[in-house]
Amino acid sequence: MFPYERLSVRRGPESGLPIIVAIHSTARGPAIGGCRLASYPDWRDGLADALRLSAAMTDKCALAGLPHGGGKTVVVAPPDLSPAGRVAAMHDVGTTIDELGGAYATGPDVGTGPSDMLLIGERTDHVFCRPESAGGSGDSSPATAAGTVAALRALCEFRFGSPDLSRRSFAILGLGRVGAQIARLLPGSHLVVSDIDESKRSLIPGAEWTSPEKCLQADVDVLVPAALGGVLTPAAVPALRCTAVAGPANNQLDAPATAKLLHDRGILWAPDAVVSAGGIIHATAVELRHVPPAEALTLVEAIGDTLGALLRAAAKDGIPPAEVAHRTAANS
Ligand SMILES: NC(=O)c1ccc[n+]([C@@H]2O[C@H](COP(=O)([O-])OP(=O)(O)OC[C@H]3O[C@@H](n4cnc5c(N)ncnc54)[C@H](O)[C@@H]3O)[C@@H](O)[C@H]2O)c1
Repeated sequence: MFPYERLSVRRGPESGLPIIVAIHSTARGPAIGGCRLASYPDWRDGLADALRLSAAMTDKCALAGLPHGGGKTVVVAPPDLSPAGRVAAMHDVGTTIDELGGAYATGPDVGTGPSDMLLIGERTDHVFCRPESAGGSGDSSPATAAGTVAALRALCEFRFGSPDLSRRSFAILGLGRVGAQIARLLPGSHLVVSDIDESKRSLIPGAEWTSPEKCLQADVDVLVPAALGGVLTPAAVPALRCTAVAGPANNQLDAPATAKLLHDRGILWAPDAVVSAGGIIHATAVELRHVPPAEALTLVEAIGDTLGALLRAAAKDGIPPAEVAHRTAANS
């Protein structure tokens, strides 16, 4: 069976770029999921990304208890996209989403931010995280970082017997909008950090800078993937030296079976669908249900309770947390 409800792949009429919108499910409610603007070797790689990421969004919404399904937008862009090309691409995204009649709304993802949402909003109302000055809830990354830190507390309490993060060491792979904020929310912890962008080297004073490869293999309590997905592979798992993995990057596993490899090595992996939900929990609460931002932050911090319950259920059954997450998402 074709597992997606709807797939739109078109050459953007204004930008000429491939504009891909995948709706995985609207069974729980309208689909939501960010807009990724990235370069790919081939547009089909962007399509594969949109399909995988939209399915992951369905799990993410279900695990967070949100009345939404999963969707995703991918714009396949050249690395040297001009400012005018970007405006045209965002307008194409807005037009494409508007034609879906409310079945899907987008927000920021890798390569896009609130100013892009403003451009999308010139063509459709189905967009989250426009700047606060334009009536949106603004950048989603602070809430995603706060949710990740709540998850790290729950994970450390479960694994090390204390939620006190200042007693732990972390390797943060990716110092983008989310990764840098996570690092700043971990004062006192021993931090190893990395990014492919060398200009991030001095971003976190006091942290130990290393290469992405060494960061992945750092001898720390917790590895925090905060760059792109697919970092946990059958080749990477044997070289890991961390005790646990929990981070905001979407789709960290190259394939579902890699969760079992981590489990067999005794490395506790917190499913990214739970850890990374802070941004959508916050944006949907503030923009759709008009929850005051401070209250929305309490909802984001409940990610810790969700993850703690999931880790305990997995331990009780002796199975990887990913299996419990998948089962829970499928049954909700
Ligand atoms: N922004 C959000 O609210 C949000 C919400 C949920 C999930 N996520 C996920 O979290 C991750 C980070 O998101 P972001 O908004 O911070 O993106 P971002 O684009 O701001 O940051 C990504 C960072 O990763 C770095 N990077 C890319 N490839 C790398 C590699 N191979 N090794 C090391 N560093 C690398 C980039 O240079 C950049 O600094 C993504 O996977 C995203 O899908 C983000």
